[in-house]
Amino acid sequence: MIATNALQVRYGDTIAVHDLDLELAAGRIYGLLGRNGAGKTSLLSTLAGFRKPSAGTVTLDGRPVFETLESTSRICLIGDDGAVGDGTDRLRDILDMAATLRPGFDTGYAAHLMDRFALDRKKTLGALSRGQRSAFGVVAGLASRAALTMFDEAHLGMDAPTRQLFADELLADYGAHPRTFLLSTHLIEEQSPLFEQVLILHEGRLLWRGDVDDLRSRGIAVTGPASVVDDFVYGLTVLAERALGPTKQVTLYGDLDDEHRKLAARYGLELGPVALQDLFIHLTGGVP
Ligand SMILES: Nc1ncnc2c1ncn2[C@@H]1O[C@H](COP(=O)(O)OP(=O)(O)OP(=O)(O)O)[C@@H](O)[C@H]1O
Repeated sequence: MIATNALQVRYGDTIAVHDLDLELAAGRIYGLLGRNGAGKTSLLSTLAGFRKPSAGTVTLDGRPVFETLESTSRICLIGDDGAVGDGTDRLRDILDMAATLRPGFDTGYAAHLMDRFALDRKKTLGALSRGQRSAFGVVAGLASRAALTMFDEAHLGMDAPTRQLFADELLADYGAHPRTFLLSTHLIEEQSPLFEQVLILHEGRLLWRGDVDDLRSRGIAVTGPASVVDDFVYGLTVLAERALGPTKQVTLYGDLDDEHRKLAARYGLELGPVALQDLFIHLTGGVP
C-alpha cells in the first residue's frame, strides 16, 4: 500500500536516504530500527508527506503522497518530540482539531485513551512533562485510525508502565481495527514483540528486512562453564560475551553445524536464542 521507488532524501551534501525501494503491505505492524543518523526520521517524514522526496517517489495505494490531501489524510506521523500542536494549545482543542481534519478520527476512543494515560484535557501541550507529551502523541496517533500510522520513537520519556500501556493499547486497537503501523525505536528488545516485520536502516539504505524470528535465528547463544564455552566458540564469529561468575554466555553469529551441536550436547552447553540487540549491533557495524 505504501511504496517508495528510488527514494532519495537529501539535505545539501548529506544524503539521508539512498535510492530506497520499499513496499509495506496493508494491515501489518513494522518496526523501523537503525543507529543514530541512519535516516529513520527522514524516511518517516517523507512517507508522511511532510517532506518532498529529493528524488524518486512515495505513493499510497498508487497515488503520490506529497501535497496530495487524499493520501496525507490517511497517513498519521507522530514525531519524536511528541508535539502535535502548538505549546499553548489545550489538549482538548488539539483533539477537536484532529477530529475535524481526519476523517477516521475516533473521538470516543481518544477520550478513552486520555483516561488510560491519565492526561488532563484542560492542560496545554506546553504544560506536559516529556513522557506525558509522548503519551498525548500516542493518543492522537492511535485515535487517528489512519490507514498508515507512524510513530517516531513514540515512547521517548515514557516510564515502563506507560510503555506497556502503549503496547497493550496499540495491539488491542490493531486487533479491532487492522491498519498499518510503522514504529521506529531504539528499544529493540522491549518493542520487538510488537513487530510482525523489522526493517533495519543503515546509512540511509535498507540493510535487513524480515520477521523478528528470522532475525533472531541468525544467531545463537551458548551458555556453560567459561573455559568450556571459550574452547567451543574458538574460530566462530562471536558477537558478545557475558560472564556471570564461573558461567559464561557467548552470542554467536550464524547457525551451528551438526558437529558443533553434537559437541555442545556432549559438553552440556546450553544453546538458546540471542538478544536482538547483539545482532543489531553486529549487523550495523559493531560498537564504535
Ligand atoms: N534538517 C537537516 N539538515 C541537515 N542534515 C540533516 C537534517 N536532518 C537530518 N539530517 C541528517 O540526515 C541524516 C539522517 O538523519 P535522521 O534524523 O533521519 O536519522 P535518524 O535515523 O532518525 O537518527 P536518530 O536515531 O538519531 O533520531 C543524518 O546524517 C543527519 O545529520
